[in-house]
Amino acid sequence: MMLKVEHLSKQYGRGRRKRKVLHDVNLLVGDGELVGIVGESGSGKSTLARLLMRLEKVDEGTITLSSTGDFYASCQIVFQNASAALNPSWTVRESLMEPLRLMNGNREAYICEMLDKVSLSEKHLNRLPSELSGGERQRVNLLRSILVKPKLLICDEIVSSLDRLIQKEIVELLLQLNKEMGMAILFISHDLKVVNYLCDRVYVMEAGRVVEESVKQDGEFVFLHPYSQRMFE
Ligand SMILES: Nc1ncnc2c1ncn2[C@@H]1O[C@H](COP(=O)(O)OP(=O)(O)OP(=O)(O)O)[C@@H](O)[C@H]1O
Repeated sequence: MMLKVEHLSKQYGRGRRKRKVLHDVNLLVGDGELVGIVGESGSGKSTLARLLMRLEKVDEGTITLSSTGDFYASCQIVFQNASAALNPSWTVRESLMEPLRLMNGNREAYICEMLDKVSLSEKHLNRLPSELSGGERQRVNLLRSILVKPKLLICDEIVSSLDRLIQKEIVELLLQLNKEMGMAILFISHDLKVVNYLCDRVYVMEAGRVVEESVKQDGEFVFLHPYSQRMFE
């Protein structure tokens, strides 16, 4: 098992401005598993992602990552906003070299080999983020996260702002990485089509709660909860 979330709760604000945005969330991601989290805007998906990456403090409950070694090497997160994630004054080369600073051997050759996996090429290496298209930026951002071959990749709305063709490319890449490296993926999205295609198991969130979990059977998710049924209709 890669990731175990138990009884997770989170609130923002104090006193009368207090708002509970996650209520007793429980979830699991197994080794090499493709798991989706879907929910409408405001259901708490991004808050959950931030807690998983320890960017914010947990109020109640626990998050367990079972892995040996460095936490950040075994788990990577990719956020939607690739422009914000990349340093605007660094070239693509510099952005990609940075996570590899501890690597021995020929980093440049490794990067060139991996560029191909996200349909980018060496000609992109000397560019700044501002000289890339949105899709290219997102792919550089994704590549940065997978260079260290994480055991678990958490994706927060990473394809939602991209056109269908690039979405497809990225989803195919994720499936390939899952197959080749056994990388588990927690894919957070409001795009049910993509989740349906990519994931084997899905959690449905409504207003800070996981209201249903479904396992794909014969290529389809079956839902019992009216909220999920409405969402996946
Ligand atoms: N820092 C914060 N302070 C106060 N409230 C917040 C904060 N961050 C998020 N919220 C609130 O928590 C709730 C959940 O937000 P969150 O961003 O996690 O939802 P989401 O499911 O990711 O939505 P979206 O798909 O629109 O990004 C929302 O009602 C939001 O207004």
